[in-house]
Amino acid sequence: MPGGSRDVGEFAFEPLDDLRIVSVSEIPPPVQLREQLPLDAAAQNAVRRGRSQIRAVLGGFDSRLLVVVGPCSVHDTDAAREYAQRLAECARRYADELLIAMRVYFEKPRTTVGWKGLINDPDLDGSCRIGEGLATARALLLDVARLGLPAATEFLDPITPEYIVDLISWGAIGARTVESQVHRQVASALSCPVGFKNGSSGDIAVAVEAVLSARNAHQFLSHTREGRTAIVLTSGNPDCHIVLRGGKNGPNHSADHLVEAGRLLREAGLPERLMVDCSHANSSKDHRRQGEVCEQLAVRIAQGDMRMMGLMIESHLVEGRQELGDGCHLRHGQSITDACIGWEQTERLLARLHEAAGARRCRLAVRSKLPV
Ligand SMILES: O=C[C@H](O)[C@H](O)COP(=O)(O)O
Ligand SMILES: C=C(OP(=O)(O)O)C(=O)O
Repeated sequence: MPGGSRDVGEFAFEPLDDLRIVSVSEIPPPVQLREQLPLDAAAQNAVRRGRSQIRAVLGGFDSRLLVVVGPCSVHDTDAAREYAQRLAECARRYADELLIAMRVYFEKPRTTVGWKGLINDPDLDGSCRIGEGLATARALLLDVARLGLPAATEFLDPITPEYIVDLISWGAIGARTVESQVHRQVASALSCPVGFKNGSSGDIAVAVEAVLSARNAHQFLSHTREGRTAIVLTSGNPDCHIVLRGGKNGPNHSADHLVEAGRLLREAGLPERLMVDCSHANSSKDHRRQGEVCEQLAVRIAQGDMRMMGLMIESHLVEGRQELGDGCHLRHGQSITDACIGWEQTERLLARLHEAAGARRCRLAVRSKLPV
């Protein structure tokens, strides 16, 4: 045969689908998990309060600074609960100037391959018991909400939100998926505010385009809460913004970058309000640099920069990162994905941001002759 292709007779009995599917295992639909782990009144109030306060910060009606802070990923729920308790105390202490939300990240987008997060592989051993992972994630989110702490997470798999979104106050669409229509559609359906990271190349325009897309109504294929395939019609999500996280050409947290991002937002008819991620390419993936980035941003916030409505910091109980290995000998409270700053430095940075946000509020009050 020309081109070396096989004669039809040779593969007449070859199946036409499932050629690469090894197994398919059903898991309970979202409605079942929601019934097993329902929100009590305290958790409901925390999520409602978290979302409405974040919306107010985003809209500029609340002059506080939103700080999304916490582990790169959750792999040990005991350590995450301990972190949440400590952070809830800081959230109360600094509530006059900071609105603190905890990074409770269960889904990790990988550059190539690697552990994909607690929902995908809760036993950290490649067994990928995703049903267990969803239940473990929901149980942790309930405890975080009961502490009165707003939870922030990245939405990666389009099926995951129905299992947990009622417990999320702020969602992220990451640098690797910001250009994906599927993710923009999901964001248009989410009931919480959503931050779109700039692309991993550093392209800010794609994040602005994502905000424009997610603000619109969409119709797309998804699943019902009962697990059936359906067409979903959304009304669009007005509570979206961009997040500057740096890119292949380096950081993008400088004053010039913020001016450029502001220009792109203005030209798109969007409010000039954005979040800056102190980690990822803005710290050149070196957790020790997050402190310097945060300090530079704090200075500009204290000088009255109103573009920055929020900051993101990757932090855990223990500084640095560790290899997952066989998952049996892990140090308590240390990241197994990106390196994080430790708890003591986190407290120092929160105190510094509290001071900076307070200085900004005073400047604004003086400018508009309001009582300080
Ligand atoms: O935030 C976490 C990581 O930066 C992201 O998941 C990519 O990780 P990787 O480049 O190690 O795969
Ligand atoms: C993966 C993350 O970020 P980014 O999409 O910016 O790489 C993250 O915040 O965990």
